[in-house]
Amino acid sequence: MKQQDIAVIGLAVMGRSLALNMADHGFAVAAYNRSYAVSEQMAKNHPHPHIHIYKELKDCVAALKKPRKVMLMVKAGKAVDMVIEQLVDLLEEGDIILDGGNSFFEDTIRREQALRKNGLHYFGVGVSGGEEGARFGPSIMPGGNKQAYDKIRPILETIAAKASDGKPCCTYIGENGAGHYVKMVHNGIEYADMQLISEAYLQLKYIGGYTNTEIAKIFKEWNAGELESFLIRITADIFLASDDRSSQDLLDVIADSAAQKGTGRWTSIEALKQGVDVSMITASCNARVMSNLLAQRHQAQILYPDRKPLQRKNDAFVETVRQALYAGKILAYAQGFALLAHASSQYDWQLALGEIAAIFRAGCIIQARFLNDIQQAFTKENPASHLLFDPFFAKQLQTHQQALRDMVAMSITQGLAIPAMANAVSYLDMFRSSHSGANLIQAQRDYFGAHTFERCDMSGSFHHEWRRDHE
Ligand SMILES: NC(=O)C1=CN([C@@H]2O[C@H](COP(=O)(O)OP(=O)(O)OC[C@H]3O[C@@H](n4cnc5c(N)ncnc54)[C@H](OP(=O)(O)O)[C@@H]3O)[C@@H](O)[C@H]2O)C=CC1
Ligand SMILES: O=C(CO)[C@H](O)[C@H](O)COP(=O)(O)O
Repeated sequence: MKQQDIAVIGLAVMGRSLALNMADHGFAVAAYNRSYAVSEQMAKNHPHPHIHIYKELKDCVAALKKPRKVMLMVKAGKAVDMVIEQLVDLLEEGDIILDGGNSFFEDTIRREQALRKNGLHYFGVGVSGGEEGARFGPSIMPGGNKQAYDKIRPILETIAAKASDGKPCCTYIGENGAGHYVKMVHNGIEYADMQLISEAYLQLKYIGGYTNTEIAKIFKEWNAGELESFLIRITADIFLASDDRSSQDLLDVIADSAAQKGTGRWTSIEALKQGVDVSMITASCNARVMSNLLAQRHQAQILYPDRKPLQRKNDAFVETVRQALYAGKILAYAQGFALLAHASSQYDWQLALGEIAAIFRAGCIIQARFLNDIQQAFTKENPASHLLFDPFFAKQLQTHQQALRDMVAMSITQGLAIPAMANAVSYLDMFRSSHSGANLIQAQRDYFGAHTFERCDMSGSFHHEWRRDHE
């Protein structure tokens, strides 16, 4: 039998879709899933002449061309270690394992180091785009050994989404955990973007008094302008879906409580460790946590009732929400890219921020028209140190920030929960303000703990006997 180009291990929604994507592009794919029933289901529902399914992992690996390429699409965490353990005995020096799941980047660093000792190359490959992206072209973020990358590059670039300029949404990110790090931050931005959109929905519904059908039309119009993105497009569709089990709009019968698998939380924890402010991402994680307290929220609503919707139904109001959302979105992506910039030097990855923005332009969940502008901002000869210093984005925020402030003020007065937008304003004000109040914090620390303080007018550390003045 013809030798296979690559193996895909794990045939749930992502693995199955990626295998079919590879096969559609002419690659011979060896496919394996721990539970054989899942493989059989795939063979029945998605037969493909370029996909060969194996019942045993050893037979799947033995069918591969050398150097063997094995892509894992299994549940992140322990499952990845368990599959690697089985693979190690089946592979030989120079073979390559790619982990396409949402693995934690520190696990990827550990696995890469361990497998290097066996002469195996290990790539942490961020894959974004959900089922549709994996099937027809995801955004791909590979991290691992640079020399070995050339061996997997043809497959990854071929199956990746293509941006409007025809470039594949796949680029070598950096050594060891760099690819999974970038995917983690991508997901952090995804959390903030989704939270901002749901806050704009609340504003249109509970301040504007718009119906789902009207909001769908508004989102469709927004998607024709500077807000154009995958998330705005699918959200417009969501407002129009009707429930199969009742006569209601589907959105209105979906529980007001959202789960999370952990990548947003990892981004937030990592940013705290790095000393980078990603408050909008953290706020979005917390929003999901609070959303889960349904019983408590219902109880609290009796004590602190909702206010009556304001019925501010007019075009000017909708435009204010649109501008607020756009300003919030700029700030969320700016926070994510600031974390990447910091991590780049911290982990010695030399992350090319412009290239990363370029591969986010299509295929992934956070794809958006303005990623073209982010790409340009970071690929200039002298790029700004932070997105908010780039002249294009500075101008955008100068013109849109008032709308963000107005919507935050209006929502707070109305009692609407808008944590992402509120943190967006605070971030902007901390970023731009010459008065952060930290002089007082220095004084307090020195007062209670003799932590010393720095002065504006001379260098060095100083201490004051604060109690002396009050004895
Ligand atoms: N779903 C999505 O939209 C996206 C998912 N991802 C990531 O891609 C990866 C795959 O995701 P998805 O397709 O949703 O599937 P899941 O994350 O639900 O994982 C299911 C797969 O993992 C396998 N698996 C679980 N435990 C083991 C084990 N101990 N040994 C061997 N195989 C095991 C399952 O095999 P079995 O059938 O035998 O249980 C199945 O093939 C995950 O890391 C996910 O986070 C990335 C981007 C988007
Ligand atoms: O990686 C993804 C998209 O890029 C996944 O859809 C991600 O798992 C979604 O995260 P969560 O379940 O925490 O909302």
